[in-house]
Amino acid sequence: QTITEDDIRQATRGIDTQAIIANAGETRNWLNYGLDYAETRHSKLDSIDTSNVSELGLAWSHDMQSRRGVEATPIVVDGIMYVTASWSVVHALDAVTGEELWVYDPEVPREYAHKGCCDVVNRGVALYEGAVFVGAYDGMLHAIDAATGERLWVTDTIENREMSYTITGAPRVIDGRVIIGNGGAEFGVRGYVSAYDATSGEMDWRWYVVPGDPAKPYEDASMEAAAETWDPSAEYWKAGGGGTIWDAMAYDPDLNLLYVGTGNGSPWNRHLRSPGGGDNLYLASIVALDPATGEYQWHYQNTPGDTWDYTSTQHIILADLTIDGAERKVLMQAPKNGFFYVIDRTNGAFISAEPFVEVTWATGYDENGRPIEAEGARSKTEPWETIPSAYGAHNWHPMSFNPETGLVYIPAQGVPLVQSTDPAWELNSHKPMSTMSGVGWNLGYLFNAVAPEATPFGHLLAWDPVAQKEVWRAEYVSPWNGGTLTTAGGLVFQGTADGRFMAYDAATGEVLWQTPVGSGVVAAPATWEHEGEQYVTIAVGWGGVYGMMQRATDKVGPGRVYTFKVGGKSAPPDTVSTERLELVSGVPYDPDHVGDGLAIYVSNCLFCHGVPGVNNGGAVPNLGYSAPEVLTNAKDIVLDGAMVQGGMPAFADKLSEDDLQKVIAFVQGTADAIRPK
Ligand SMILES: O=C(O)c1cc(C(=O)O)c2c(n1)C(=O)C(=O)c1cc(C(=O)O)[nH]c1-2
Ligand SMILES: [Ca+2]
Repeated sequence: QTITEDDIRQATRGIDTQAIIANAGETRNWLNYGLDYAETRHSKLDSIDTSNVSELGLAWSHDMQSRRGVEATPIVVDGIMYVTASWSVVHALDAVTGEELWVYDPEVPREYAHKGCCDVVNRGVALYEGAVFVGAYDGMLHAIDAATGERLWVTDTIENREMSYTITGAPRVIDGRVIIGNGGAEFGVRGYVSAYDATSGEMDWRWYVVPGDPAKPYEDASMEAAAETWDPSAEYWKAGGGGTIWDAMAYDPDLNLLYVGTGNGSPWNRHLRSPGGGDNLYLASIVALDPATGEYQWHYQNTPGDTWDYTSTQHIILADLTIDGAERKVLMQAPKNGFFYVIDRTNGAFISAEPFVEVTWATGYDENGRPIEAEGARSKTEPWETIPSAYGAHNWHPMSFNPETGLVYIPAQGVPLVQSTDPAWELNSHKPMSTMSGVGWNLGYLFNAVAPEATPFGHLLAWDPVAQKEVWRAEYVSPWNGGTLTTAGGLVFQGTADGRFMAYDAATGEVLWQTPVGSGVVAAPATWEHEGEQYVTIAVGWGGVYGMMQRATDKVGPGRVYTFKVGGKSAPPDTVSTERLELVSGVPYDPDHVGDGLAIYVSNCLFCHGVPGVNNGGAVPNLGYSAPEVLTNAKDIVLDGAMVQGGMPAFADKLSEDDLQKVIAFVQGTADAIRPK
């Protein structure tokens, strides 16, 4: 039986703030990115539980025709599902059968790919009063009729198109306002979060994260206060200062506070951004705003004066915990920097912070909530292996909190990296030989100067936020595993980098069920109920910043949505191709060009394609495994843009044919050097 437009109108028209709050009581639907406004990702559904989860089977799967990373959590209401693929394409599906109801493509120009740091991803939509909202990768915010898939309005969230702003995060809607931030702090932007009227698309308010040019009036008192914490001598406003709000938000309706997580500075390196030091407010912070006006209420800065890309944009969960005998309204976060934070969400007061992975940049936090930094963590002259690295001890992959076990389920990881100050850094220099210049990155750091000592890891961590300690863990073969979901059935669900979908006993970590899903998973699952039956859905599609260049399985399938139920088919169809890893050989090159080629490669290619023949390729091919023809015909692709549709920009304005020959020499030379004799 097909769902009609009238059915959809019926189901979606009444979804407003009160309905989202009411749904939190029973969680039959999945109405908000993190399920409820508290972003717990804890479902109260319990018909799938520890006793029958082993009987889960496939209800349906749906191919989204997507080849890059899929990071979306689906929104589900009364058996209707809205999910996004790469390039911010929205799919409306019959949630019970997987049948496609409509597709909405915001038509992001494919050459926009290199304006973002971390793959052409999107984390999902918001649903409100019959409309679906998607923030597209090119910074356009679209409102779509939930019933027909037709555009209602579109608005540009980007105030300065000279800078590389994007959107990757899911909007939230509170009392008729669609709230969305932006990405782009690797390139140099000024971060902000904006609210738009859900009906008209008009902007209601905008709050900036960092101060602008001090020669101009401050937008509000929070900017005036923040400016005191920056050294203006390096003219930080020219690179924008950073602090993008590219993912986490949460909302407490009782306190009427919107919580946002803010990102790293532009450039990353504080020696270059604010040479005299300073906390550089409100980078790497949790900030509480009035959701009606955008007015600043308070902040807690996890990483004062961030220099390591220790964003605090990671998932924020609101919960009520008993701490030292007292009931506390807290918010919890496990940001990139490796500490797990419990903060009083009424006023931002620090409660506790303890490391949930090995950490070397700080030895702990003092009672005022300031980190005690380790000696050398900000070295200006020496290469420094920061642990965690810029990939984060936990990145955007959502965690979840189960009030019954009292545990937070964190996709924890380590991706080793050594960084050192770039002595030649100039703002957006766009010179072929300067670091990150070809793609306009503004980090102020060099990488790979020294091999890291740490080893990569990924595990699912069950963390007690009151005792601030690990309770159990599940080890994985690789970093970059999916987000988590926990349920009243005593379960934790998670997809893995090596292409499995897992169910664990939430109390003990025992594996109760698993199934292959044909591709590495980075997104988080959702669960929902329709006509008395509970379903679990996961969107797969390998990618994101780590997944662009490295993969943990040879199975790299298309972006696909899988839905499971008790008594479904035994296993998903394994329709996935297996790629071979064969080093490129036989392409002629001048060995004297390898050194120059390395510099050009690092500036222009490395952050998507990885190290040839060392990384193994992910959502973006590793050039070390190219077919020889790809290198010999590289001019079409690299300079003339033959593969723009896949997200490979044309570099004709940045690289000459001579530069390209050097890059080819580096790729073939590296493959020859590492080939086993
Ligand atoms: O500073 C920023 O503006 C910004 C934006 C984004 C993004 O929008 O995806 C990421 C990051 N930073 C980042 O540091 C990061 O590790 C990251 C990973 C991912 C991803 O989707 O896999 N995005 C981002
Ligand atoms: Ca960043």
